[in-house]
Amino acid sequence: SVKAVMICGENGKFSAGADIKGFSSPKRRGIALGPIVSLIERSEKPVVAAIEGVALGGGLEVALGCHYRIAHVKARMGLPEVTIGLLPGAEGTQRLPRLVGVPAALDMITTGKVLCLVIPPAWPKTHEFLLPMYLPDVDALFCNSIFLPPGQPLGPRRLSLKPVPKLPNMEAFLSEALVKVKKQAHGCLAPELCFQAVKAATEQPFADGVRREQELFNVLLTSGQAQALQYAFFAERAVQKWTTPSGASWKISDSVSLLSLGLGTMGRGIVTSLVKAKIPVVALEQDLEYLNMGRKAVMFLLEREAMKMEQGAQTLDFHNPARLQFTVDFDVLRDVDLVIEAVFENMALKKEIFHKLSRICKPGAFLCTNTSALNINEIASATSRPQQVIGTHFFSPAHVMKLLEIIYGHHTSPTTIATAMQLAKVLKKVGVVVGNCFGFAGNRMMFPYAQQAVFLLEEGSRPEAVDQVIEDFGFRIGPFRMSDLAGLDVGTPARQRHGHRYSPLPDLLCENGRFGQKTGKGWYQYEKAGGRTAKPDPWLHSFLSQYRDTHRIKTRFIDQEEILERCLFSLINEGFDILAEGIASGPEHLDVIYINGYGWPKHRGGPMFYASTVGLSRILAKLQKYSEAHPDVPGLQPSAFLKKLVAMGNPPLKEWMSYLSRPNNKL
Ligand SMILES: CC(C)(COP(=O)(O)OP(=O)(O)OC[C@H]1O[C@@H](n2cnc3c(N)ncnc32)[C@H](O)[C@@H]1OP(=O)(O)O)[C@@H](O)C(=O)NCCC(=O)NCCSC(=O)/C=C/CCCCCCCCCCCCC(=O)O
Repeated sequence: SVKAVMICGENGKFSAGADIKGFSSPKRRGIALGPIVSLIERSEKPVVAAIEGVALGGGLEVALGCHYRIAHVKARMGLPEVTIGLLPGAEGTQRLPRLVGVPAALDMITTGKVLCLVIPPAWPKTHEFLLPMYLPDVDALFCNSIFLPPGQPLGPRRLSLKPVPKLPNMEAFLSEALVKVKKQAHGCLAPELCFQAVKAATEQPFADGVRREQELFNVLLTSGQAQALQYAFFAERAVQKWTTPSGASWKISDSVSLLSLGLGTMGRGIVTSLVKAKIPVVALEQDLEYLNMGRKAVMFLLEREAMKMEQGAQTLDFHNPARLQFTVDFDVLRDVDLVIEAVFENMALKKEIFHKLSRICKPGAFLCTNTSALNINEIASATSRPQQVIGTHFFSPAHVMKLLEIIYGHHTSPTTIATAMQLAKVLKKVGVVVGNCFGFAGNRMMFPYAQQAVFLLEEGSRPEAVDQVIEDFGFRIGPFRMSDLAGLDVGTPARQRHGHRYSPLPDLLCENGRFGQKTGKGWYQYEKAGGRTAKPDPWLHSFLSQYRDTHRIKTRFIDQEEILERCLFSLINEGFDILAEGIASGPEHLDVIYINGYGWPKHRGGPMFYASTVGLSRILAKLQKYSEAHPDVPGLQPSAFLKKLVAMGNPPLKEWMSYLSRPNNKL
């Protein structure tokens, strides 16, 4: 008596796909969703997927096995398996190209993008893939009347029986697409294997394509990269759940007003991200000239952001003074609930400003300082309310980068920390709470990495060799290309001394007018000042050999393994010290910081996860070897915490913090 079957989800969601935790559980291995999808498709009764909320991964693959799909206007659909190191392994790589064509399917499957519906006004009522409607209206009657005229055969509705739509230039299209996929993958396997699976759909019958999909899926499942990406998925969510022991909270609502002080590069990005998050913001500068320059730059950024959005400027509403105001009048400070100061990295200037803020702002106002290394306690000491002072380290460009490092000082109150976390959330950033020390967590780990890179040049390597190794590992940009991009005159840590070996190379380059891209010369040469294409520079090579001669350093060949290990293991080593000092609450926090703020390749799971995959004993042995060979080089002496973990038999990452005898955060 059943006429048709409708599959829907509960609580406004169709399905987020397979339980990601299941992929690493031995119990789940061998259970396949594909045969279930096939079974649905073979059904003699029409099956309709009614999609509301999300239909992702295995969830969307179930919908692809149905004979009809209808969707709520606000539905979001995608095959995000690639982002967790897999491919759509329930026959999705074979059905989707048959439904939407190869270009659209390749784009969805290799990027994992999640699509919202953009519904043209004249959308036909019964579209092949999507139909705007409200789910309460979906009932058997609806299914019968719209989709199922009596006697209509189901054969043409079964995607597996359809041919993949042909392209006149399929071969050329696929080779171009492969080049693009490889370029964007930075060493991550999943996008290329997703590509191979879709390609199989264009070359083989459905059943053979499914077999190929399974082979490729199994390669990914056991690749290690899938594990790293799935670890990163859960780490990101866990870190954002960090709460203060007192459970303090604060809400940022429409009635809350924020003020951003300083309209330099960081201030402009911060204002832009506040406007994007629809938070009313006042932008304050100390004089009209800087204000006007800043206003122009912010408006330019906002116009560009608006163009990327569906309803553009209307949605951002940034011409509305209730949303965004520019002023030089410090009196506006009296009414705001939260201030983000983003002036130059200069302690005296910051203290002067915080003294002023503390005098003018209302008693309840929170005072955030955007700094990448300065001491939060010292800044707070200039105020009469150190409990309301907190560090908010934005990453440049602030309206693009996802990380917000949140630094609490000695006196910062739990409510202030909760407020900064809430700020990260409304800005759609990943907020990570860390303790106060020079460089906090992220930059402090970056210092030894950058130092090693320069020492390697002194000893015989070249910028292009070091960058190549780091980029092959998966970073988007190596340390020297990064230094040229940021500018060599922007404080590099390699110039610290503290009684250890110090390399003057960055200073010497600056003395030669080589500040990086902006002067057309740095560690590389560029086509012109401001140019972007880095070319190895014979001048630099001969400068390096003269430098070695002057300092009687014997040039030696440095292999790729040593480059990688000295740069990365010294960074990881610092991470262990940071954990031991209670600056970060756990290894996941450092991993999330590195993935979201420093371009660490996600498929390597973050530096601490990577350390756990390499093996702590190996990292310790290598650090010992390098520190013995270079006793004067800082950053290579193994951390006591690393040694302890190795002595305790290499426990898994999630147990590391239990080996610390004192509480792991200072709250
Ligand atoms: C968009 C989201 C879904 C939601 O985003 P948001 O609202 O911002 O909330 P979050 O904080 O992100 O998430 C809330 C909590 O939910 C957890 N979560 C979310 N998705 C998953 C998931 N897929 N698996 C496990 N947990 C998930 C998240 O961790 C949060 O938890 P907590 O509060 O922190 O504790 C967004 O979350 C999102 O994008 N999620 C990821 C979606 C995704 O990647 N989907 C693809 C998954 S892979 C897949 O589907 C592959 C399928 C092909 C192979 C299938 C083979 C599997 C075998 C199936 C067997 C079937 C037979 C059954 C037999 C049996 O059961 O025994």
